[in-house]
Amino acid sequence: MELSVWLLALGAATVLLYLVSVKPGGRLSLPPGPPTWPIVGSLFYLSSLPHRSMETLAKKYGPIMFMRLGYLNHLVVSNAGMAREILKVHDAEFASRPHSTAGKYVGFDYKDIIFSPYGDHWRLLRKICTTELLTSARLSTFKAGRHDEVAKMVQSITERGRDGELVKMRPILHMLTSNNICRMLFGRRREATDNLIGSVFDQFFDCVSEMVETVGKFNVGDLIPALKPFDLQGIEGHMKRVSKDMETLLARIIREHREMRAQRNVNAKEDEVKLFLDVLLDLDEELEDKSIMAVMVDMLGGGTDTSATTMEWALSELVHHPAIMKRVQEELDVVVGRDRPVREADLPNLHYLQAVIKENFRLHPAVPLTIPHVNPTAAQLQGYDIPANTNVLVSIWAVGRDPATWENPLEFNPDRFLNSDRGVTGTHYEILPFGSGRRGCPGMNLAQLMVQCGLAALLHAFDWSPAPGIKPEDMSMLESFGGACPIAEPLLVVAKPRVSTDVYKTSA
Ligand code: HEM
Repeated sequence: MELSVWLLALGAATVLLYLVSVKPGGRLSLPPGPPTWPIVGSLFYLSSLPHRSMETLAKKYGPIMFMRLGYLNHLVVSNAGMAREILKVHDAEFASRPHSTAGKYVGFDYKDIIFSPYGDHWRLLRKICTTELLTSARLSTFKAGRHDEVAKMVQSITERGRDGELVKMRPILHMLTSNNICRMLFGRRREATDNLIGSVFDQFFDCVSEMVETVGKFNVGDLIPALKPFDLQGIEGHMKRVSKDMETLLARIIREHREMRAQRNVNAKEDEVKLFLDVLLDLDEELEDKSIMAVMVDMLGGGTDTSATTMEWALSELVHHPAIMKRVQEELDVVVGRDRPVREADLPNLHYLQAVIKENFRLHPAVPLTIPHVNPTAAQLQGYDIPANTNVLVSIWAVGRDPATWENPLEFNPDRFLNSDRGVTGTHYEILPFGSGRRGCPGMNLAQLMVQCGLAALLHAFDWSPAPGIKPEDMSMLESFGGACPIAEPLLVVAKPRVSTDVYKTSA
């Protein structure tokens, strides 16, 4: 049932209790926030785009806002100063994660990184990520694979866009990011058919996408425990089913990989690129299979939709602003020329492209509200009491659009980054697409490589225009919520080649 329908029904039942509306904190000095109703709290104030509703509420109640959603206390922070308080000054106090249906099923009972509470297990996984899996050195061993994937993407667009056919970009971009991550995890492409597990990957990715979609939603069963058994939105049932399917598939992938390793050991080569799965299996004394599975799901779920959505938004903005697109292409012509493909080594020289990507992250963060943080013990913030176990959301969305920081915040204007040292890696709290601090995104370097190189090649290889009959300025730039906050109307475009087809040739 639609969230709004059952909320209305519940509202009718609770209206009688309005007169006894409770003040959530008793004598505590809580930050300001919208009125709280019995049972539902302030859920009525959230639309189908909760990040926008919260931004509007923050304009009224301020950058540190307290709201009860169902029975759970929530703190929403909406400007750079408050984001810094949570993610830097009080980072350790707010570094845990709340219990949630997603943590139970998507995180394989909190065995993953994303949903794991702050503690030894999370520390171990995070260390594996930052010192083994996602280091610059490890990422550079997969560079040739990333170049190959970009070339394959260009070829696929050339084929699909022949004779001016419209190209739907979302599945293509999703294929790029998932192929990249699959190559690093398992050493094979998502699209590969000539391998042991073949078609299993497609089922697997259907599961990943479904999971990402449900994780982004507010699950009423988590907010109002009395309603949990009814699973009114069907989220819990769905997650349970998908998680079971994924476990079966991942168990098979791990088993087959172990068998391959056993054979490979006979004539192992020292210089072989070490896959993420090999790194994880080498640690199997420290990590049980469930944790290995959970980490793989985090990488696929956390890294594919987010990066693909970011590229779809950036390309949409450039089709919407043809003069900006032309400027990026002029830069590419100077730095790369038209006789060879874009390489990752070119990226540091593509200053205007970098500015475009930062501006895109500012306006269209793939994760508009951080994954909820939680404080296991009561805390004090700016003179306010924050009760223990409050879900804390940093509104990455509102921070990036704060008029106190950004001039004309709704305007897409990459120039604002040209002579500025503001970056997106979490040290400048005015723009936080990857969060910051202990729980900041460990995949940020990989995401930047995929997004920057992918977008550079798209603009180098093609001229882009909207579907015939649609003017660039008439394109809808609204988003939808859930998962990675994509553009609501998937990008459908004309791609006209601007380099010879030989330039992005691949080995296979
Ligand atoms: C454009 C792409 C991406 C964006 C915008 C993004 C954004 C984020 C954000 C905002 C968070 C939450 C920060 C918080 O809760 O405070 C996060 C967490 C995380 N991301 Fe990413 N991410 C991206 C790509 C990736 C990639 C490529 C990977 C791995 C391959 C990845 C893995 C993770 C993991 C494991 C966490 C959980 C960290 C923890 O809880 O300790 N992400 N990401």
